[in-house]
Amino acid sequence: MGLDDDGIAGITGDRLPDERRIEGDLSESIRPGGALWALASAGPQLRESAALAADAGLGALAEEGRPRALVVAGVGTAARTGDILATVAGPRCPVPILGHRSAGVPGWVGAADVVIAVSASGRSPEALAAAEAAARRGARLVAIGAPDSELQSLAERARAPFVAVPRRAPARLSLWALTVPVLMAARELGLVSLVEADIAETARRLDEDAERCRPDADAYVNPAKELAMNLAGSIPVVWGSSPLAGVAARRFGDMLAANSRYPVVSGELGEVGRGRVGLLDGVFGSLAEGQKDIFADPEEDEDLTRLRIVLMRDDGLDGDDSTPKPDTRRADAVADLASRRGIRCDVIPAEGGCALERLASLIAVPDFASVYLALAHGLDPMRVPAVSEMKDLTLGAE
Ligand SMILES: O=P(O)(O)OC[C@H]1O[C@@H](O)[C@@H](O)[C@@H](O)[C@@H]1O
Repeated sequence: MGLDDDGIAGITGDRLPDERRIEGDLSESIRPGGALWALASAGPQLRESAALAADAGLGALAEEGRPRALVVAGVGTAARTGDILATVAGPRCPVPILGHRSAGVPGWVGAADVVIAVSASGRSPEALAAAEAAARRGARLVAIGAPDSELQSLAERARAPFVAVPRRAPARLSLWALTVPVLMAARELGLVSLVEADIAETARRLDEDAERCRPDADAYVNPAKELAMNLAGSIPVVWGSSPLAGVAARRFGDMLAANSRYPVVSGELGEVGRGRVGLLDGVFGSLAEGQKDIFADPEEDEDLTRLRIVLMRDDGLDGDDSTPKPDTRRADAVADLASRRGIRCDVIPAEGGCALERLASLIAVPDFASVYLALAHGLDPMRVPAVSEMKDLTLGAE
């Protein structure tokens, strides 16, 4: 498809996935600025951002002590950083951490609270309005985003710390660069314990996963290519077995939608058991798998769209008595339910010695898989015409 009368420009791609497309020449994606290049820079992003945040004067935040509440304001990937902070801080966090995804800040925010406004471009109306509202109400403000942006000017006018995160790729490919300053601001406020070794270990794991997922590693040794081809042609259902794994599951949902353009169901198993698990008995679940009609056309059977489960499994940290161990019974039950119905299931286990590293271990390979799945369909993961058109059509709506 190319340009048509409705102005749908630049939509390329093939309905059928072809593994050869991810075994061949991927130079477009690995050149600087390309999607695979950006994902491979996750570890360096994390280290660079930690250094930038350390120099941004975040210490001033601590002067007025612990806040009443912390609001992380932004949209899209910027908002996911708030979910990451909440899960890394864990259930024992002494103050509420709230993600705010619409313009401004909640009505109750005042001088006792802290607002972190995040925007990769430094110009999302939601983050700008939040920073403005926070300053007006006398809340402590931190802003994180592109250098020389409107967000930076706003932060400077409000005399608030600003962490300038270089913009080298779209927001969704800059998750780690945006997340670390949010975590470090919360650390200054005493809301999260994150030692330097945690940051170093997480960066090292991201480096190692990038190495395993590198473009010239074939599918049989590359877990991201394998996951991409397992999901190809299916409706992915991504479920996380704990709050932490639930954040990773929703992140995979973001990436599969934006990069691979797949519809996806994602969330935490805690709520799944209350109804969503019913999907397994539906048109794309057991009804597709159970079509064993001997008169059926085998080709038609091949064509049926099926669910494919990705179970992100977090068994908790050995030796950590400060947080309750995640209940793994639901993960076992879902795997069992799927196998009884013939629905295939990929399990990704969380690994690592701290919450941040465990989260990274659930995000890195799926991030790469979303790009490989796009490439297998001949889609350009960097250009999402529908998102650009949506922005054009709603310009000035806020
Ligand atoms: O982080 P900023 O630049 O505010 O963008 C926020 C979000 O905007 C949306 O339109 C998309 O482009 C998302 O991928 C992005 O995360």
